[in-house]
Formats: sequence, structure tokens, C-alpha cells
Amino acid sequence: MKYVIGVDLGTSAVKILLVDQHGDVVQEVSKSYPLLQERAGYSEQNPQDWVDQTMAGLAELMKNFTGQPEEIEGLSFSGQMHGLVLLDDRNEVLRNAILWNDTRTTEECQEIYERVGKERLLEITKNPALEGFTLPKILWVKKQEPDIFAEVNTFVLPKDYVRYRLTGELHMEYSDAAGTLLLDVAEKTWSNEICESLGITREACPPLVESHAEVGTITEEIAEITGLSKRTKVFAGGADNACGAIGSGILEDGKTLVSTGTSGVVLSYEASDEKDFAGKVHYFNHAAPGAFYTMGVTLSAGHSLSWFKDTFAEDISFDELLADVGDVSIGSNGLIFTPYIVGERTPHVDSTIRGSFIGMDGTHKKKHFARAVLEGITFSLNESVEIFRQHGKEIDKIVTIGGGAKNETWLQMQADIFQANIIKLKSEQGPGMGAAMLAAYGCGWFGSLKDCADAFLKEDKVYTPIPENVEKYKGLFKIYQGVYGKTKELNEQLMEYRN
Ligand SMILES: Nc1ncnc2c1ncn2[C@@H]1O[C@H](COP(=O)(O)OP(=O)(O)O)[C@@H](O)[C@H]1O
Ligand SMILES: O=C(CO)[C@@H](O)[C@H](O)COP(=O)(O)O
Repeated sequence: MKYVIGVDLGTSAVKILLVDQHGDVVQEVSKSYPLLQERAGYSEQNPQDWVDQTMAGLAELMKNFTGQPEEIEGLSFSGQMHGLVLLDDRNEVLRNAILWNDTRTTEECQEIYERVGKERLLEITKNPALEGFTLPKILWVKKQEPDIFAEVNTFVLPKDYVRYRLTGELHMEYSDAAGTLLLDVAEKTWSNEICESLGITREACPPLVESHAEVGTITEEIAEITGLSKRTKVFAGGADNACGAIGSGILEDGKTLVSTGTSGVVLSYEASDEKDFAGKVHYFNHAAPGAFYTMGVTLSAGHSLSWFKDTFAEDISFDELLADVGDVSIGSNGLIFTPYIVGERTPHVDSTIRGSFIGMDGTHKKKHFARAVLEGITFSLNESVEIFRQHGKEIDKIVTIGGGAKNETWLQMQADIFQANIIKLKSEQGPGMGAAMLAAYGCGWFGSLKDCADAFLKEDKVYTPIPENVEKYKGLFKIYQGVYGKTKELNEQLMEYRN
């Protein structure tokens, strides 16, 4: 038998899938690492934690693998997007990575608009300046940590760094480069204009490759530590949402995906770069050759749920926490949650807004709060679904992936709130599967990613909207939408009290 490995470097954990030639997941290993939140709005991780946990995960997987290491022909990556990893001239890491959900860079976003121009930025990158993207983080380090900035030789994104440590080769690929705000998305080149306007040297931008490009093999040292063969080919991989799209078969027009990982994403396939969403949703290069995708992002989807669990129910599992949410009626007995616990991106680009529980009542128990959290996250995602519908997209079927797809009540809730059939695949690990598929395609097992998707992806269950629930949620969604405007000013006033 032949195998490939997909490594998904998520925000909560690295998830590693061993996938056989038929597309069956024969082993799955997950290793978590901490999120470092030193101050409100800050979010960092130590790149060494990613490397250590990836090695540990690969070693565990190989220990349980009964075949020969050489049967694993290829390995590829999916990675949390936008995170800034700064390297010196020996490719040593200069500081903790600043992540996609870090919102300290509002001033730098303004600077980008002033120097490049809002319209011009949208023309080149197809995206607005958002705090989470990489370029404002580079500018923040330049201004706030000049000594570190003086040492910078190059910058990469999270999975690029881990791939470098496995192969000794340093690259970035287009789907992740698109999220830096330094790429000319249509031309697929680093933008000289943006680099020059903001004083970033072109040499700091790493070489660009396609997602299915073979970039090297496992080094001897890593082969020894993990048990992998040093002949295993390593392919560049893609941004986690691009890989999630591949791993969910979002490879042609009309296909939509919802992901509930740490972030939440509603993603739609685009055959060209020519649509105009006026920057309301992100517009990036797909990891499938020549294609694109658009997406709306909820900054704290699974993160809201894990925050709630860690704060109020630390000692129980997600399954225990959610065991009785199905007994609570729609609307959580008059309780609404907005998931803005680190600010928001879609539809409200706002780093100051924070979350709320509205309608707390003396009768509410933990199960009401837990259900309200699920409902609030799903309402937030529905705002992205609405933007797509307003731009003419027909959305009657959505593939669902990510940690949140493990819960049946949540999946039915998605069907009722999105008013669409929700398709759960056999594996909810879309990004890891997408990475494995890039390796399978790169190894030449299939003529196209679409052929690979047809062979690998299997539907498990479909959740259809229940008309009575749909009606109830329509009213609640309107109330939810009102909360942002009513809490915006209050949150601005609270700013001075935040650490
Ligand atoms: N059994 C479960 N039921 C519902 N949600 C879950 C469950 N297990 C994990 N989650 C949610 O999934 C999130 C992690 O999803 P994942 O796709 O692995 O994220 P990431 O790729 O960002 O690391 C957690 O933050 C948590 O909220
Ligand atoms: O910032 C974005 C997309 O623009 C996030 O979606 C990150 O890519 C992190 O993904 P997860 O860890 O939640 O999968």
C-alpha cells in the first residue's frame, strides 16, 4: 500500500493524518500547544512549540505504523494563515510568531492605507488592510522593536517554518502568500509597489512556489527523530482554509464550505480573480492551481467555545459540556452571545468590539450559556453566508469541517440557521485531508486535485433544515444583528480598563 501524510498546523494543535491510496484515514494524531495572550488584543505562539509537537506527532504516528517507512511517498502541509515568523540570516527565529487573531496593528493598517492608497491596495491584493494580515505585523515590529527588525533577513508563515525545519528548504506558496498583503494576487508575484511604499526589502520575501510543488525531502536528522524515510517527498502545501477547501471538494463554482476551527470561516470557490466584493470578504489564491476563493471570517468561533469551557468548565470535555444543549430550546431561553472575544473581522472589521451575553436570567444554567455560545458563533457565520447570498451566490448546500463539526446538535443548528443542507464528510479534518491530497497529487497518483477529491472524499451524513426551527432562528438572528451596534460604543468606553 502507498500512503501520504497531511500535517495541519492549526491554532489549537497540529493534526497529522496518515492517508492511504484509497483516501482512508488510517491514523490520526493531534498534539496541542499554547496560545500566548500577554495583553488584550495580543496573540502569539512560539514556533519551536510547533516544531516540537509536529516531530512528536510524526514520531507517534510512525511508532504505530505497521508498514515500511518508504511506503509513505509524500507529505504536505496546511497551516494557520497570516502568522508572522521573523528569521535572521541563519534562519533562526527572532521573536514569537504574531498570529492571525492578534489585533494590535490598527495604526499600521491606517499607515498602509495612507502610503499605498485604499483603492490601490484592493487592486493589487484584492483585500483591505486588516489587523490579522501579515504586513501590518511586520510594520508593528519595525516600529516597536527596531533592534529585532534590524536582524530580519526574511519572513515566513507558520507552516513554512515547520516545513523548513523538516527539509532545510525555505519557501512560501501562493495561497498563504495571498494573506500577507504583499502579494499581487492576480499576477502571483510579490508587489514591488507595496514593498517600496512601506520600506520592506524584496529580499525579505521568500521564493514563491505552487502548493503541489515538491520542495525537498525529509532531512537525515528528522528521519532519525521521527522514523520517516528520508526519501519521503515534501510538497509545499497551502493555507489552512485553502487546504480545507481541497479536503472538502470545494474545487468548482457553486461550492461552499463552513469551517469551525479556532476561527470560523464561510468559503466559496472562485474560478477567476475578477469578481468584486469590494473587500467585504477576503479574496485569496486557492491552493488548487489557477483558482481563487472568497471567505468571511469569524475571529473567535471554536475559540469562543474553548474560552467558555476553559473559564467555566475546565475539567470536562467538549462532549460533556455540550451533552445537554439539545435539551435547551432555540434561543437558549432568551440568551444571546456575540463571539467578539478578540474583536471581529466579518462583517464588522473592528478590533475594539468585545463579546456580550445579552438577556441573562436567574433561571439560566451552564447548558443555556453553552447553547447561546454555539448559536452566537453560528449567527456570526451566517452574516458571511448572507454577504455571499447578497452578491448573487446560491447557497443550498454547505460542506462543514473543523472541530465544531464533531457535534451533532451544532450541525443541525447550522442547517437551521444557514437554511442550507449541511454535509458532514467522513473526516472533519478538511485541512489535513487537503494537505494529504496535495501530496497525493504531487506524487502523481492523480491527474488533478478534482480526480483526487472524487476518489478520496466520502459523505457521512446530511443535516437538512427543519422549517419550524428556521422560522424561530430568523427572528433571533435579527436580534443578534442588533447587538453589535448597541454594544460598540460601550466597548470603546471600556477600552481604557483593558489590560
Ligand atoms: N467535541 C467537540 N464538539 C464541538 N466542538 C469541538 C469539539 N472538540 C473541539 N471542538 C472545537 O473545535 C475547535 C478546534 O477545531 P480545529 O478545527 O481543530 O481548530 P484549529 O485548526 O484552529 O486548531 C476548538 O476550539 C473547539 O471549540
Ligand atoms: O485568519 C484566518 C483566515 O484569514 C484563520 O482562519 C486562520 O487561518 C486560522 O485558522 P484556524 O486555526 O481557525 O483553522
